[in-house]
Amino acid sequence: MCIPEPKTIWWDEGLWLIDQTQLPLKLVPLKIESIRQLVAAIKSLSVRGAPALGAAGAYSIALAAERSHATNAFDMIAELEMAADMIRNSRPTAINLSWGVDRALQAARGGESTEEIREAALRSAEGIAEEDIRVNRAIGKNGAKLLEDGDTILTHCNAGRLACVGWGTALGVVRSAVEAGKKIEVYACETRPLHQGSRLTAWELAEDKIPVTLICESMSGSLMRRGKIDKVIVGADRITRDVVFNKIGTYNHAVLAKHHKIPFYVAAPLSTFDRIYGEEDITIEERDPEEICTLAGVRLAPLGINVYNPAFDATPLELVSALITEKGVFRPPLMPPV
Ligand SMILES: CSC[C@@H](O)[C@@H](O)C(=O)COP(=O)(O)O
Repeated sequence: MCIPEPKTIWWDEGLWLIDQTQLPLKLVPLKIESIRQLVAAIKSLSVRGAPALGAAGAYSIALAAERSHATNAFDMIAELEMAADMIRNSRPTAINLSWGVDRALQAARGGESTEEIREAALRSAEGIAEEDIRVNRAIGKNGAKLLEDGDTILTHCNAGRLACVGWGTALGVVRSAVEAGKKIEVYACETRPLHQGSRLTAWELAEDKIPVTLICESMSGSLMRRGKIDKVIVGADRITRDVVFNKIGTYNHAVLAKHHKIPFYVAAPLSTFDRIYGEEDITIEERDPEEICTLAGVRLAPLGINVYNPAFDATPLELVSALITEKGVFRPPLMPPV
């Protein structure tokens, strides 16, 4: 089975992305004209998922350079640094966002004229985008060896091609296993409150004709108890020395998987590893209460109710059976080399 590879974010005389807020009803490209618009697109999750945010971060520097009216390299770099700060601060948890920004900014700093800076920033961003697909293919290949023909996988949120430039991390593993001829089925958790599972994962897998069944996340324990799940595979927003940060609800699945002796795998590129900080140093993004209080414009909760709406949770590494990376599979406490 050969699966096509459309991109989530790309440059074509300007920056484009698939507007993920429109899925699954509409697959529409969105042209990004300014850093302010890109910040809004990141905050509203038009572009989301750690590796896609990495590419968005890098392209933000190319965009800022393209839009700059600076007449000398010094002023242009100062403008790029301001854009970089705005982008880095737009979502705090996924490490790839600042990783992409910093890589492109570093490349831009090597330019001696405004033209060289523009070229270097765009070259760096295009390189990161291409590298993302190569890396995800390698993650897929490494992870596919852990899946057996006939396996049923549980996944949470969307760690598919929409969360990356292409192919996907957790869903990349599924895709690679299917490409290798294995029959794999997936349970996709809807992923409250923003439904990346039902809107994106279910859509992606259905597009690829990979059998997918949508569930609410509260159903995973019951399915595990009944022997319906062989493995759990999720992506990650940041992996520190002690925990995996991923979409809120991931920790629940990890605890349940441990209890039911089901392997719990995390698939992520090396760019998602944070070699400096630990759990206590990382800010978990808290989002607008309205995301929980309303659904498609319908009010689901009393006005003024207290709400707790973190976007991510932390899963201790002792609950993780293996980290699947482009450099191989690592069983914690073993970590991939820098
Ligand atoms: C390969 S994507 C890994 C993670 O970024 C993904 O699982 C996730 O939690 C995304 O959250 P989101 O809030 O949609 O950006």
